[in-house]
Amino acid sequence: MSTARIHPSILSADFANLERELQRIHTADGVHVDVMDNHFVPNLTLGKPVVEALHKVSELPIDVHLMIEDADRWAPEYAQLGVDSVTFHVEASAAPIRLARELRAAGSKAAMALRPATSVEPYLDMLGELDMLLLMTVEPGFGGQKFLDLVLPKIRRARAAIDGSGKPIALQIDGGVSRDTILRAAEAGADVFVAGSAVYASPEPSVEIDVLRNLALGAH
Ligand SMILES: O=C(CO)[C@H](O)[C@H](O)COP(=O)(O)O
Repeated sequence: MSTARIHPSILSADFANLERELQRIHTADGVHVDVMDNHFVPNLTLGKPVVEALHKVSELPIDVHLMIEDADRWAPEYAQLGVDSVTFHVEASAAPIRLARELRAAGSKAAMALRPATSVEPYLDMLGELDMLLLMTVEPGFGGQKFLDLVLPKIRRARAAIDGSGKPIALQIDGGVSRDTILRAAEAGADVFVAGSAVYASPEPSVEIDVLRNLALGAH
């Protein structure tokens, strides 16, 4: 893998000190912001006001991951905040192609996420509408879960399809990324890695990010 980008998830950060927590990950390639609505997933985090505040103080690109129902209604509003990318779940969208086009028209990159049990094959024909595909490697909702190796074949199939498309579509994974798991995910073809607990549990998150990136770059 020639590139490996690390996007720490602030789900594992200290929510009382988010600006300071951004400074602790200054070596990252982006910051992953998990928006949860307590309906699509059984957890509630933050919404537009906090994303807007983070965008104002962050020197890193903001990667918003919406784990919310009715993505068609809400995702464009996040794109209008000026963030780098907005990821919606295909399971929460009635019209993913139209939504991806709306996100790009609003000025953000368009990204689509799949739960671990959602097959990627029905969506391969719409890859060209996306700047990034996110394959969840845990059931969405909580940090600190175990990496699901059963997603590795899906990562390989998505990598083959992306390479075949000839388009610069990023392949992100999220969940259970650590020193123990990142290499096999990179070998399967992922090139953007969301890591929450592995980064923020470290006494030196900025160093841990470099360690994870170097491990991923070791993939052939
Ligand atoms: O989307 C998420 C959970 O739904 C988080 O981004 C993800 O779980 C990161 O946490 P960890 O690295 O601790 O698994």
